Amino acid sequence: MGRGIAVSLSRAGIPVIAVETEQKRLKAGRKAVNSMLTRESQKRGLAEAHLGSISFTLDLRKLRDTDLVIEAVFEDMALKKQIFSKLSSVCRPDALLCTNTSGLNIDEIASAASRPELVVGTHFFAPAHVMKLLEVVCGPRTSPVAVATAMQLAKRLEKIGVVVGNCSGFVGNRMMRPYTEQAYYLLEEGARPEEVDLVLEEFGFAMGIFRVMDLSGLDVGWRSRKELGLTGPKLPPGTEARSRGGRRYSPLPDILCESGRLGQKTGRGWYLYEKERVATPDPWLQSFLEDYRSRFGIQSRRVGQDEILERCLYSLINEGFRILQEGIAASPEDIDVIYVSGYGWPRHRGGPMFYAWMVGLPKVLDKLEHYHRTHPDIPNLAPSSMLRKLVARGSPPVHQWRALIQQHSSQL
Ligand SMILES: CCCCCCCC(=O)CC(=O)SCCNC(=O)CCNC(=O)[C@H](O)C(C)(C)COP(=O)(O)OP(=O)(O)OC[C@H]1O[C@@H](n2cnc3c(N)ncnc32)[C@H](O)[C@@H]1OP(=O)(O)O
Ligand SMILES: NC(=O)C1=CN([C@@H]2O[C@H](COP(=O)(O)OP(=O)(O)OC[C@H]3O[C@@H](n4cnc5c(N)ncnc54)[C@H](O)[C@@H]3O)[C@@H](O)[C@H]2O)C=CC1
Repeated sequence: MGRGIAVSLSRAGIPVIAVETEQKRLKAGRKAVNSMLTRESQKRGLAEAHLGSISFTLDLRKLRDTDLVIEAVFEDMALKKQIFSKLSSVCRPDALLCTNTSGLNIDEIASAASRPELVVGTHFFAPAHVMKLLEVVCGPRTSPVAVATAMQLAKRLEKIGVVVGNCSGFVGNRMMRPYTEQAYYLLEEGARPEEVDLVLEEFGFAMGIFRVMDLSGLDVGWRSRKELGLTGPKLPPGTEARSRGGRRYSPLPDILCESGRLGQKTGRGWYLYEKERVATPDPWLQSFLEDYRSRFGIQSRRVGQDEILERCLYSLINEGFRILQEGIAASPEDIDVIYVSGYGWPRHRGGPMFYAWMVGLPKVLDKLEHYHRTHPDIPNLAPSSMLRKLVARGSPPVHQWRALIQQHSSQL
């Protein structure tokens, strides 16, 4: 992500100092950034003079005069805290310290800084130089000046800034979690990644969810599941493979990561990438899924297209209602903008919350009730109370939902 962020900044004429830990990574990063910038200037006809200069270094102290830092290291809380503590001693006292975490607690990261009021989440979306969204994540101690500066940065980068509250995954990725989980369960039950993706792409998504995961890198989610103790060394010995705290869990993405399949970056993930970005179905995965199902005694079945679409989308939408209920997003329109500009949601369908209203909230509620009855061990399929409330009030149009939601706030 650091590479795409550096390109976005440079394109806006902002000079950048890119910091890495190892010479080898620094060299690879420099090469990738330079080739992105060359393409960029050819495509947009930008003269090099209009690009902000980018220098590359292994020395964090070079950041001492910068106005703003965007941290994009591995998704690991201890590492992020260590970086924010170092940045506090290196950077000017008025420098804004931003984190590109995809879901960690902004306030905990800020606690490691000497100026928590100047710590703000600037969550970019892959590919970072292409996707238009910037989630600006506001912790309980983030100052209005920090939020306003991050929103101004979004504008300068020609991105769409949306201010969101602080909770695990914020808005976009929090909604993506139940969606990806449904996608894994569909594979367990008999579907193939390309079948799920085809249904989502026919709905209008720029990419199906398995292609998106391969693009982002499966290791990001894996690191965050390890942080949460769902897999890895923190998992208590003897934990059942397909259950966590009485809830259904799919270890499929963990198994892929353990075997080095991290997506596009390693040439294999849910798909095979023989040509850099061309996803082809992988026969290995097909036989792996068959072995997995027989190991756990799962009777494979043909999963219909309607079921694929409803389970993926309605679980995502249901989480959107919870987010509104808790005041993590300021409005349903904010959620819709996040999905259209950050996740390739089909523009003509208006965004997930508007789509739910178009489908009919009573239908969404009925379907969620049905799927929750069929899968009682998946608690996030239980319809949210906000959805129930809206249906009880006759499903008012989206612009009237604001009256029923909590004021925008941080929940951590
Ligand atoms: C459970 C939680 C786990 C969380 C994990 C962490 C994730 C996060 O925190 C948040 C995220 O980032 S989630 C991912 C969000 N991104 C998406 O959903 C992408 C959806 N795809 C798209 O919008 C278009 O297909 C896309 C824009 C990619 C391509 O569109 P087109 O095909 O119309 O455009 P092109 O003209 O061919 O390309 C435009 C630029 O995009 C580059 N590109 C295309 N495919 C790519 C790919 N597969 N991988 C990387 N870059 C890609 C393409 O090179 C071009 O860039 P430039 O050549 O530099 O202009
Ligand atoms: N991959 C994605 O789609 C997205 C990732 N993010 C977030 O961005 C961050 C980075 O993720 P990716 O770019 O996917 O990971 P990555 O593994 O591709 O890159 C992380 C980079 O951080 C560098 N690094 C590690 N420790 C460092 C240190 N102490 N100082 C300087 N550099 C250091 C590594 O050498 C590596 O190049 C994570 O917090 C992730 O959650 C956010 C949005 C989307």
